[in-house]
Amino acid sequence: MASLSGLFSSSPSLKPTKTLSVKAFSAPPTRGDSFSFPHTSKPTLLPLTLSTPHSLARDISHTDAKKELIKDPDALWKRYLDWLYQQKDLGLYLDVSRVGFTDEFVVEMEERFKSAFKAMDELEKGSIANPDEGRMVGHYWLRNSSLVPKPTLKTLIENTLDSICSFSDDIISGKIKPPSSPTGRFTQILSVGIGGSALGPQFVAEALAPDNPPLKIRFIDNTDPAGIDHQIAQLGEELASTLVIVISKSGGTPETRNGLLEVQKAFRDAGLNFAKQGVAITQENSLLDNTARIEGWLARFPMYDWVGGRTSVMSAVGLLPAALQGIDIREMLAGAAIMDEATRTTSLKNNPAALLAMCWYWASDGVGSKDMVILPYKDSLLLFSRYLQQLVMESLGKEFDLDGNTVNQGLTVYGNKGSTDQHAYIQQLREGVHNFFATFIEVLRDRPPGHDWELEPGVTCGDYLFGMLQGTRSALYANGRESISVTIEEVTPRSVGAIIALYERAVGLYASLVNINAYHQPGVEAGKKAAAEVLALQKRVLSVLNEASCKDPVEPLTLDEIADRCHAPEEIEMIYKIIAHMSANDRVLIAEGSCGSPRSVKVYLGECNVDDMYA
Ligand SMILES: O=P(O)(O)OC[C@H]1O[C@H](O)[C@H](O)[C@@H](O)[C@@H]1O
Repeated sequence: MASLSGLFSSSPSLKPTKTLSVKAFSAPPTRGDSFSFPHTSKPTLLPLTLSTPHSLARDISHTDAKKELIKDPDALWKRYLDWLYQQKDLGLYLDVSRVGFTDEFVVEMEERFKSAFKAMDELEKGSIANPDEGRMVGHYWLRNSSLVPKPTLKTLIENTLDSICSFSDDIISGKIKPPSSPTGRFTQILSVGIGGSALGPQFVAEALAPDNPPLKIRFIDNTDPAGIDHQIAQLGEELASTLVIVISKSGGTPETRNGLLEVQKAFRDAGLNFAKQGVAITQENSLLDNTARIEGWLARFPMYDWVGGRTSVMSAVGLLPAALQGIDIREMLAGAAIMDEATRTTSLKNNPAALLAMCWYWASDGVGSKDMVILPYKDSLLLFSRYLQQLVMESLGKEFDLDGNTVNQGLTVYGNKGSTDQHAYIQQLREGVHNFFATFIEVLRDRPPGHDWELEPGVTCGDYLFGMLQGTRSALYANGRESISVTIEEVTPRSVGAIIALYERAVGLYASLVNINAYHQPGVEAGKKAAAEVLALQKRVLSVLNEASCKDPVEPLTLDEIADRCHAPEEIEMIYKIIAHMSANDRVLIAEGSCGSPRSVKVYLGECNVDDMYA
C-alpha cells in the first residue's frame, strides 16, 4: 500500500457554541410575470449572510393549497427552451422548467451563489472545508489529480488507480489465483462494508455490471446474521473462488467487523485460508489495515482522510469492485471529471449542479419542507435513490449551521424506479399530501442498437416506458407538483460517473446556500454510542444471570431482580428487551411466565460458566 503517512491531520471537533434565533424575514417574493407557478407564498431569501436562520422559513412557508396550473403551452415551451441545460460531451440534459421559480428568485439566488461558488473553489483548492473534523474535502481530486493542493497526493491518487487496474487485471486473467479453487480463478466478489463503503459499489454494480461479469458481486452490508448466512450460502462451493473485499474508511465500523468475522468463520469451516482471498480498503494504520497487514491478506488499498465515505465511490472503495466486474473505471472517472468541469462555472444558468441546488431551495423553501422523490425510468438505476439518500441526507441533515444556530436542516430523499412506482405510490404524489418534488431520470437509449422490436405497430416496449415517464411528469405538473428531469443518452460508465458528480456538487452548493457543513455526520455517533451501551448492559445481565445460575439450586430471577443486581433499575425496559432477544435465540431459559408478560418472567441461564463468575 502506498505510504499515506503525513497526510492526515486530526483536530478536536469544533462544536457549535451558540444557538441563535433571529427573525429576519421580509415579505414573500413577487412572482415572475412571464411564467408564474403560483405557490401561495414562499420565503424571501434573506440578505447574504452566513448565519441565515433558515429554520424560521417554516413559519411563513407556503401552505399546501393546490397550485394553479400553467395553462399556456406556449409559455411553458418558452420556459422549457429558456432553461434547458445541455452538456454536449456527456449527452446530458437538465430540464428545470417544471419547477416554478420566478425571475426575482433567480436574481436573489445569483447573489447567494457567489459565496457558494467561492466556498466550492476554496474547497477544491484544499481549504479545511470540514471544519468540525479539521479535514480537507478532496473527492474532486480523485478524477482530476492535477487539482490536488499537495504533489504527494497526486502521486498517491495515480499510483492507487494504477494498482487497482493492474490488480483487477491480474485477478480477471487468473494471474492471481485463489489457492484452493478447482476453477483456478476468482469468480465471485463478496464485498463487506456499510454506508458509504457499500452504497456506491452497490449502485455502480447494479447500473453498470455486464450480464456476465468476470466476477459477480455480492454484498454483506449489515450485521444481520441471517442476511450474512444467506450471502455465504448462496456462494456455496464458490467460496473457494471468492475474493472478499472488506471496505471501511475508518476500519473500525462494528457491522463491517462483524461481517468480516462471520466470513472468516465460514472460511475456517470450509477449510479455506481467508488471508489468501482477502482484500482490505481502508485508511492506513486503521484497525482493519493492521489486521490485514498482520494476517498477510492478498492486497490492501488506501482510503484517504480527505474523502468522505459518501463521496468515496471514485476512490478504491468504488473503483476496485467496479474494475473487477469489468466496468471501465477510467470512463467513470472521465465522466465525473467532465461534469466537475461543467459545474465549476459561476454562471448559474449554465451550471447544472447550481440549477439543481437552486430548484431544491425553491421547492423546499431552503428548509427541506418538501421531499425529493427520485424516479429513474431505468431498472439499472434502481439504486440511485438509495445512493442519494446517504449523499444528500447525511450531508444536509444537520442540527446546527456553520455559525452554531439551530437549523435542523435536511432534504428527504426516496424513490425506486418508474414505471414500477406508478403502481405503488404515485397516486399519493399526484393527489395526496403535497410534500415532495420529483426528479425524473430519463435514459434515451432503450436497448443496445439492433435489439429493438415493435411489440405493436409503431410501438416498442421502451416507448411505453418513455410514455409512462412523460405522462407522469405531465400529470404531476397538471396537479401543481413540481419536477426536475435529468436526461442521459445511455447508462454508461461515463454517464454514471457524471450523474454522481452532478449530485455531489449540487449537495455541496446547496449546503453553502443553507450555511451548513455538508462533510461531517455528528448525529451518527449517538446511535453507535447507544448501541455500545446496550451491549455493555447485556454483558452485565449475563454476568448476573450466570452467578444466579451457578447457585445450587439454580436461582431464576425476575426482571426487577436482574435490574437491581445490575445496579440499573432505570434500565429495566432495556433489560426486558435484552432478555426477550436472548430468549428468542435460546440463550436464556424462562423458568416462569412468558416474554409476553414481562412482570411474570423469571429467567436463568441453561448452564453455569464458572470462568465467567470469577472473571
Ligand atoms: O467506511 P466506514 O468507516 O466503515 O464507515 C461507514 C459509514 O459509517 C458511518 O455510519 C458514517 O456515518 C458513514 O458516512 C460511513 O459511510
